[in-house]
Amino acid sequence: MNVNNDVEKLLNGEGLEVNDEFDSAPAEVQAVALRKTITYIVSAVIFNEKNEVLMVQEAKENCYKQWYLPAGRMEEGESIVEAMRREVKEEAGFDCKPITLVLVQEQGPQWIRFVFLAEITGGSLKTMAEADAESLQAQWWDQDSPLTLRGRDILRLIDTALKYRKKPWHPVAHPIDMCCHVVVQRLLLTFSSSDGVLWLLLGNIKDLHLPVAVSVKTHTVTWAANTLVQEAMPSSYYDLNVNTRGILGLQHNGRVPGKTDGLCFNTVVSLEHTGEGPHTSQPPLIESPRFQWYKVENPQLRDKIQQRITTGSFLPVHSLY
Ligand SMILES: C[C@@](O)(CCOP(=O)(O)OP(=O)(O)O)CC(=O)O
Ligand SMILES: [Mg+2]
Repeated sequence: MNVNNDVEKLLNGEGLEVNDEFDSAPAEVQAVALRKTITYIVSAVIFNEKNEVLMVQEAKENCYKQWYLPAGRMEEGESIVEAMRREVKEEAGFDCKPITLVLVQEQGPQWIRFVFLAEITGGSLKTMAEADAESLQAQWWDQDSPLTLRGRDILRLIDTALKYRKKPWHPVAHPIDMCCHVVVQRLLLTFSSSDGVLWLLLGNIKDLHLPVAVSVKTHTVTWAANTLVQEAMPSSYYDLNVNTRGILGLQHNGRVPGKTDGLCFNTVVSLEHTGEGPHTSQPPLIESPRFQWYKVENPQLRDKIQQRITTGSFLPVHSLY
């Protein structure tokens, strides 16, 4: 394994195969099964030329006639983009294509929402005459006129998409079609010492690799990085900030229900000492034979990683509680 090549791939939004060996996972890691042990939600923010956002009126009994973004639960065998396009077509009448993912949200390790900024490629606005179980109708909303919303949670999604549309702050991100059977993070876990040296945490099972943190029942995705750091450097853990900066890429296939329903977030996490003093010039002591620090000697690669962290140029991942 060539560390620099793998890091370059992640920085370019490419994927890496997920090893069978996990750096931090219970002995028996179960494959996730869509709609049984994991729920994926897709949602699309679509604007028209007047900056109005596409909304759908719900037909479900528990939110009847309330308005929401086109959204819904992924179905078995779908890719993330196929699910998003299906929900927009069913609920709003339009064909669309993704421009980019703009936000990933998680609520515990068993609910993850993928939010796209998308654009129309065909079809027509669903009218009341076409009302069915998927939705009553769709309309363009100027975000000022009163609308009874199914949930105010979508305001943050619309705001994020609007901000990205005005000033993109991360590269366009599309799901990478690669198989995974569990929900994991491939970590680009960095430590910048006070003398400007950049270190990466590597797993060293079989061969050197960027570590994989598995999200298990009790931990959210973002918490998985904490559990890995706790395992690698327990004595320093409480003197460190484990800062999940965001996603470089998201790997999912979904074609084989029960076997490829998992996903891998390629995530940048930075470690910072909470205190000060001479110890901050060195990375925290590794206390597990499964990990080691890797010094980034290549100045271009070091600067590329540090620049992404400084500018926050990542697809955001938010944990909802
Ligand atoms: C975040 C959601 O509101 C997403 C929308 O889910 P729907 O209830 O619309 O699902 P479908 O029937 O598949 O369209 C649900 C939730 O998990 O809170
Ligand atoms: Mg829906």
